[in-house]
Amino acid sequence: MSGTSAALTPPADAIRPARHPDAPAPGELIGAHYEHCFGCGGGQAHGLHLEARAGEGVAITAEFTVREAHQGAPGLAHGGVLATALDETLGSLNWLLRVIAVTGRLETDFRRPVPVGTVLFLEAEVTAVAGRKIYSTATGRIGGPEGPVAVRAEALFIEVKVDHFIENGRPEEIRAAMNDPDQIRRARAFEVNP
Ligand SMILES: CCCCCCCC(=O)SCCNC(=O)CCNC(=O)[C@H](O)C(C)(C)COP(=O)(O)OP(=O)(O)OC[C@H]1O[C@@H](n2cnc3c(N)ncnc32)[C@H](O)[C@@H]1OP(=O)(O)O
Repeated sequence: MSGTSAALTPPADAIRPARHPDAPAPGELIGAHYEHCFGCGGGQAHGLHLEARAGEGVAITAEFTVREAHQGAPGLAHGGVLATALDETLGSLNWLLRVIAVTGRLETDFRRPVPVGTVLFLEAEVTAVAGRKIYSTATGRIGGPEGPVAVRAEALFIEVKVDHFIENGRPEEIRAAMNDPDQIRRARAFEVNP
């Protein structure tokens, strides 16, 4: 049994999402947007190290392997970690729209337990856009990309300006990211279109 709240139903004037002409090609690895991101960064020892690839249209696929550090109950993935994997995959859709957006609302269904060692095969797509509001959906399957759905989510992302990060992030990390001599990494840390 699952249901979606009214807040995640696009308004009547919502439009179909458009893939940006400079979006990564289908099959292309998106790569971490920030080394210290808990979802995708290589610099987080216990992070998810989620790897996302551009799909067709405004869709993404991703894989996440559940490790011991991700347990909730013995031998099973923590639900919050699974929600993080969904959130990160949904966030990667930003690269196909080429807009900066943050999660406003994330509704999650947990359908099957996910044991440690499992590879979660994720898919996400943008379903509608209404002004700054981006509506999207994601599933996570186990046993293979066509396996049974273990988790799913509906989300609303809100487009923001880069100032959202600069004004709200802790100054130490903002400074470090802005002073990164690698221009691409510097831009990606704030999810700007490099
Ligand atoms: C590769 C990328 C990976 C990314 C990692 C995964 C993504 C993340 O985890 S991002 C981190 C988690 N998210 C956050 O920290 C966001 C915190 N929230 C905020 O900063 C603000 O609430 C923010 C920016 C979302 C919206 O604030 P603001 O810019 O003032 O806009 P606001 O006017 O409140 O809302 C804009 C519209 O969205 C709607 N809205 C905002 N939040 C919600 C919500 N939770 N539910 C429903 N609707 C919402 C508003 O009702 C409004 O709608 P309308 O235009 O029809 O009136």
